[in-house]
Formats: sequence, C-alpha cells, structure tokens
Amino acid sequence: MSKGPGVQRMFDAIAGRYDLMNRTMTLGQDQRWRRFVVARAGDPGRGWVLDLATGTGDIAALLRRSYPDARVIGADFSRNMLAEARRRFSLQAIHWQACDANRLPFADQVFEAVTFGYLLRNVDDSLRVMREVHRVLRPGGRVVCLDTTPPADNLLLPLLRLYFRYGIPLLGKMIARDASAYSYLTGSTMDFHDAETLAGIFREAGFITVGYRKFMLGTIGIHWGIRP
Ligand SMILES: C[S@@+](CC[C@H](N)C(=O)[O-])C[C@H]1O[C@@H](n2cnc3c(N)ncnc32)[C@H](O)[C@@H]1O
Repeated sequence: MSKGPGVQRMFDAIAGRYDLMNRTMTLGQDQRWRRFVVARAGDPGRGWVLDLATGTGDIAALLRRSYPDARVIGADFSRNMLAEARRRFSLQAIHWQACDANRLPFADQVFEAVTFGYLLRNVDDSLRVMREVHRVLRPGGRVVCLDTTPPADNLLLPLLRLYFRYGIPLLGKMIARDASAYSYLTGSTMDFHDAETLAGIFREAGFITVGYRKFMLGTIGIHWGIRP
C-alpha cells in the first residue's frame, strides 16, 4: 500500500504545531540547515525555483529572501501545511501550489533549481521522485535535498537511538500532541537510505557532481547534484 495517503493525513493533522516541534527537536538548528540548502541551490537570477514538500514554507521563504529576482513556487500535497505556509508568509511573493511529488504538474526543463526538505523519507520510491525532479530541471539546474539520515554505528549510536526512540516521540506528544507522527519520524529515519546509497540514487536518476554533507552528529544529510 502507498505511504502517500497516510503521510498526507499525518501532516494535515500536525500542521499547526509543526514549526514549534521542529525548532524544539533540532535544538534550533533546523533553520541553519535550510540556509545551507538555499546557498547550495545558488542564485537563479530571474528564473523559476521550486521548493517541493515545502510544508509550512521555510525553505521557500528563505529562497525568496536570498534571491529577490527569482520566481519561487512552494509545493506540497498537504493542504493544511500549505495553508500554514500561506498564513506565515502572506506578505511574500511566493506561488503556493498543491501537488504530489510523484507526478509534478510542470513542463520539462522549467526550473533553475529544485529544493526539498524531508521529502524522500516519506515517499514510496525515491528514484521515481528524483527522476521527476530531473525532468523539470533545466540542463545545469541544481537539486538540493535535506533529510534525516540513519546514524552511523559508532560510540554515539546508543545515545542517538535513545533520543530517536523515546525523546522525539515524547516531545511529539507534549508539543505536537501526536506521539505517533513522531514515532513515524523515528521509524522512517532508521529505515531510510544511508547517505551514500542516497547519493547513488541521485546518480541513477541522471544527476552529476553529486555530493553530500552531514550535520547534527550525522543524523541529518544534505545532498546535492546537477542536471547535465
Ligand atoms: C517534514 S515536512 C517538511 C516541510 C518543509 N520542507 C520543512 O523544511 O520543514 C514534509 C512535507 O512533505 C510533504 N510531502 C510528503 N510526501 C509528499 C508528496 N508525495 N508530495 C508532496 N508533498 C509531500 C508533506 O505534506 C510535508 O508537508
């Protein structure tokens, strides 16, 4: 069965508490990673940029602020997350669009850059989504992806496991009033591709100059690539 409908319902349910939970659970680091994503996307000039799985719109808003001439689209399949984005950034010229990352409603080769935060962990087939992203990027266009990544097996692993298994669901229960959504975050992180495998999927989808960097004790990965 597809993950999609359950993921959509889950984000619709937590939309109003999502930002507070994000800031708390990452100890305020999450915006720093989003700024890194936007810097790696590069200045698109007057071109179009797509922030896919935009959620409550943080990356789209940073793109808007960093590259004032760009035309920015923030797209997501959760209507409540998009409603939060619209409310938070109502004064900014961002186009908000409801859409599914598996079937992008855009023509081929229209974007200078595509960014996304915490999308691929939530889809059934990362390669399929990466091929869609490749299709809509212009030659030379950049993709930048932020996501959680399973922690490596080192001395910190037991501590990180404790935080993921108990700390995050507890915070989810207290702040987002939804422990199951944040147990899902833990499970989907542990089951997600490791950073090297994800880089391989970028290459398989046709991207070149693929690279990545890890943050937060190796639990967050930012991957990038260029459409040749
Ligand atoms: C964890 S939130 C991330 C939001 C935002 N990118 C950020 O940095 O905070 C994940 C978002 O991905 C969206 N999403 C998940 N699967 C999707 C899909 N197949 N198509 C479009 N959006 C999707 C969810 O609705 C949710 O808003």
